[in-house]
Amino acid sequence: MAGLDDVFGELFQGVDAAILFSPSGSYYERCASIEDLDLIVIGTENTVGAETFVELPLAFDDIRDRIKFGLEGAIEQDLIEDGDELACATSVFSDGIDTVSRVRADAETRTGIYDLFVKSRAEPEVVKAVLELAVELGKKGQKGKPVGALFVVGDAGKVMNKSRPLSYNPFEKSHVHVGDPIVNVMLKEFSRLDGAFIISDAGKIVSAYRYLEPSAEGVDIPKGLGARHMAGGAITRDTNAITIVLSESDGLVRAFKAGELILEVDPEAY
Ligand SMILES: Nc1ncnc2c1ncn2[C@@H]1O[C@H](COP(=O)(O)OP(=O)(O)OP(=O)(O)O)[C@@H](O)[C@H]1O
Ligand SMILES: [Mn+2]
Repeated sequence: MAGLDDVFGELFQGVDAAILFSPSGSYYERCASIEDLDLIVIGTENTVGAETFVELPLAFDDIRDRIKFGLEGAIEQDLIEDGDELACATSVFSDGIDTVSRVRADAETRTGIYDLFVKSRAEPEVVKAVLELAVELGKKGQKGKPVGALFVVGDAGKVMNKSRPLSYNPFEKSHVHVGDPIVNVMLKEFSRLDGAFIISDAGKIVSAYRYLEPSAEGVDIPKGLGARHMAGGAITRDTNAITIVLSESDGLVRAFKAGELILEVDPEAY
């Protein structure tokens, strides 16, 4: 007579690798002791000291995003390849791992999120800090009201050349960096103001209040998005910057690189 093991067991029969999303230490140890198993850990931090690890920029509440972006990172790092069958173990309803999904790696549905972090001019930590800031700002708004914001990250010299000041730059003579708690408070305060924030590769706030003037010719951003997103998308084609845009009207955070929309997340999900 067949048991549930036989039926659910098919989920991980003949897989090329097992992928654990943010496992606990003991869970990881148990899997690591299985012979001949290719094991990959994916998460925002390698808390279990896994040998093979892929870093996620965000925890991704949506399980499909989590797996999709995680597998994309694993493909980029040559840990898995197109067509590999994978048992992805993750938590959905609890803190511990409670779900296994069988997924086939698909190199074609590449979103470019790995390029955003790893292959940008700006340091990955800087991109991550700005993304977190935008998500936080989107969640809380400014004194309870929704706010929009546009952060241009990296290649600041060129970005400055393709923009002009809307008002005096409050960061003119300062040497402050993103990720600094006090700076995050300042950036949130200034997000009420018009224009864009310009941030250097290393995370220095170069300017606030910048009006971007990229050439928008041929830039293809989703219909319905306005001037902030158009300028935010276009400047990434004219320069090697990436942009992170918080929409005041739909509340989503989007990232652009090389003129393309790469990432769209709902801050409420984090
Ligand atoms: N070229 C630009 N450079 C910098 N900031 C801009 C630019 N164009 C618009 N903005 C900023 O974006 C704000 C919102 O503009 P708009 O509503 O057209 O954009 P949007 O893409 O619809 O964004 P949202 O979804 O937040 O409404 C403006 O008030 C301005 O502060
Ligand atoms: Mn608008």
